[in-house]
Amino acid sequence: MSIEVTNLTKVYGAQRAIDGISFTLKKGEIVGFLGPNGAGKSTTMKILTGYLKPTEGLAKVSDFNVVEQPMPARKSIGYLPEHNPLYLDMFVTEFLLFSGKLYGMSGATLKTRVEEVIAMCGLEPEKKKKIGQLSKGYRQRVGLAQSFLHDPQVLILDEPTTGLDPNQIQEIREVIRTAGKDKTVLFSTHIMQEVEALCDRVIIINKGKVVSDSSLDELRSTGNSLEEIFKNLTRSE
Ligand SMILES: Nc1ncnc2c1ncn2[C@@H]1O[C@H](COP(=O)(O)OP(=O)(O)OP(=O)(O)O)[C@@H](O)[C@H]1O
Repeated sequence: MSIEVTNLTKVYGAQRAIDGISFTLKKGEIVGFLGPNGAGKSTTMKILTGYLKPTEGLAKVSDFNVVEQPMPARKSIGYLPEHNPLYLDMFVTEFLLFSGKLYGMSGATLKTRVEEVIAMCGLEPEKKKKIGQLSKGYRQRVGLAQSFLHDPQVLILDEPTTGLDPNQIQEIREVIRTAGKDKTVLFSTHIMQEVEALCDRVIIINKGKVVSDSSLDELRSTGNSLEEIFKNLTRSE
């Protein structure tokens, strides 16, 4: 399994941000992770990427336990956090070269890879600018390029298209589709069309619990739209 989550729980003070969730992603699957604000999507992703420790339960990425084997687990992950921190004073190419070095890459291999991810993410026209001068969509492309740098097997993308205009959304989706071809991708979003455009499967969480885990085909066969299904499963009484 590329991602394996078993009875995962995270408690902040008195609040159970996630409450015994379980799911798996097979190699090569693209899965949408849906849930209303505060459902626990980012918390789950932060545990998978090693930024948070779970209170209980098990999380594995590429068969590595993220708590006990954090380094090999992290090496196999490309992560785009929700509020992606970027160095605004750095030039695009400079930033990617710097990030590659943090992954232990160097020399000609690093330079070639940086050019590859720049091309993959459509950053060629902007690569000589400072990140602070870029539009939101291009900044997001820099974040994606950074997450692809070490050619990870698993991509974990937290709301990659939030705050972008419709054209940029379309373009970022294309980047994810192309980059995700031979990878396992878990991404969170609030945009249902995104799920329909990109995913094989959808996991919906609400108040820290998995309330649905089905293929898009299974959901379509209910005769309801994804919006209706989402609303019914996450309505707060
Ligand atoms: N550091 C923290 N301390 C206390 N509570 C937190 C912390 N981080 C998250 N929470 C709470 O945990 C719950 C889950 O938050 P999380 O950010 O995982 O949700 P989300 O599904 O990603 O939401 P959104 O769609 O708004 O990004 C929320 O109620 C949130 O307030």
